[in-house]
Amino acid sequence: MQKGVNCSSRIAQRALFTPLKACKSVGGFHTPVRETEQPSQTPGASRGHCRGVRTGASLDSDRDPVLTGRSNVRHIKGILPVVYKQRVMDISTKTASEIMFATGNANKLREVVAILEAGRPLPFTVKAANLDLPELQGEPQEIAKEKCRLAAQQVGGAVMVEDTSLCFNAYEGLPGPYIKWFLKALGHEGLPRMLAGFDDKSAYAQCIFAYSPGPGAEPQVFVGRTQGRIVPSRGATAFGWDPVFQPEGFQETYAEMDKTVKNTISHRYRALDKLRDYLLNFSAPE
Ligand SMILES: O=c1[nH]c(=O)c2ncn([C@@H]3O[C@H](COP(=O)(O)OP(=O)(O)OP(=O)(O)O)[C@@H](O)[C@H]3O)c2[nH]1
Ligand SMILES: [Mg+2]
Repeated sequence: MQKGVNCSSRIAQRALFTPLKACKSVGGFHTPVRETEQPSQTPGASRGHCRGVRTGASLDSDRDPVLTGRSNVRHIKGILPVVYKQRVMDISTKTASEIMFATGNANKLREVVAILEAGRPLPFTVKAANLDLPELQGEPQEIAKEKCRLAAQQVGGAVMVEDTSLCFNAYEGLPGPYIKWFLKALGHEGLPRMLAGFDDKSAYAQCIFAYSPGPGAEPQVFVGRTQGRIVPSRGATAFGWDPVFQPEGFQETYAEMDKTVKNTISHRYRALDKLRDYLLNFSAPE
């Protein structure tokens, strides 16, 4: 078994119960609030756990001001010849041949668009739904599944979501799915400093896509991993922890390499390619 995947380990529990308590103290599950919107009513939210308190879109440099507007759905180009910056659509426009990609992260969306564009076309239209999905706590696959169930309820149809982890082997897989909060607290300088006392700087980036054909259906998960190591920050700081992750076999960090290269070796590419296979097989004529 891969080292460090199990986030229910004692280390993980010690590190993670603080945010859970913090959430309980504000009334259980915390649904994030966008600057431009009222607090969202996340179906099933009370069943969930919180892995942190996201207080607004302005905290997240991955958030695109366009994506945080009033409407929350738009086409992704590539699957259909529709450009990313094209018109914003209402969620009620979806049809049976559409899949919503639910995320609040504009950088993820850009990569998903690029990866889907570069590969075999899907017999579905994929649209982006800018949902403010809760930051859940638990095993990465369970987080992705529950995120997907919640998204399917909100969208009322076929949906895909993804959840990304950055796992330090010296920490038995942590920060894992909690990397968002570690990055916010420690920044690009602080993440490599976490490993200062360790010889083992190895890490892996993990992306888990979850797909559901609709509310009530059990989501399917697709895991993609890229091995690498944590290095002092190098390259553009536009996307998350890209500057501190150097994939195995490369001299550059994710942030330094060309996007077209990252999108052929990344954790996101590997997971999305599996989902693409699944969708193609699933929908292929007999
Ligand atoms: O350098 C990076 N390269 C990547 O390829 C990448 N993918 C995700 N991330 C960051 O890791 C956390 C995951 O948390 P996460 O999966 O919950 O995402 P999110 O909350 O931003 O969006 P979403 O949950 O609405 O989809 C967030 O801080 C993301 O910005 C990345 N950083
Ligand atoms: Mg998230």
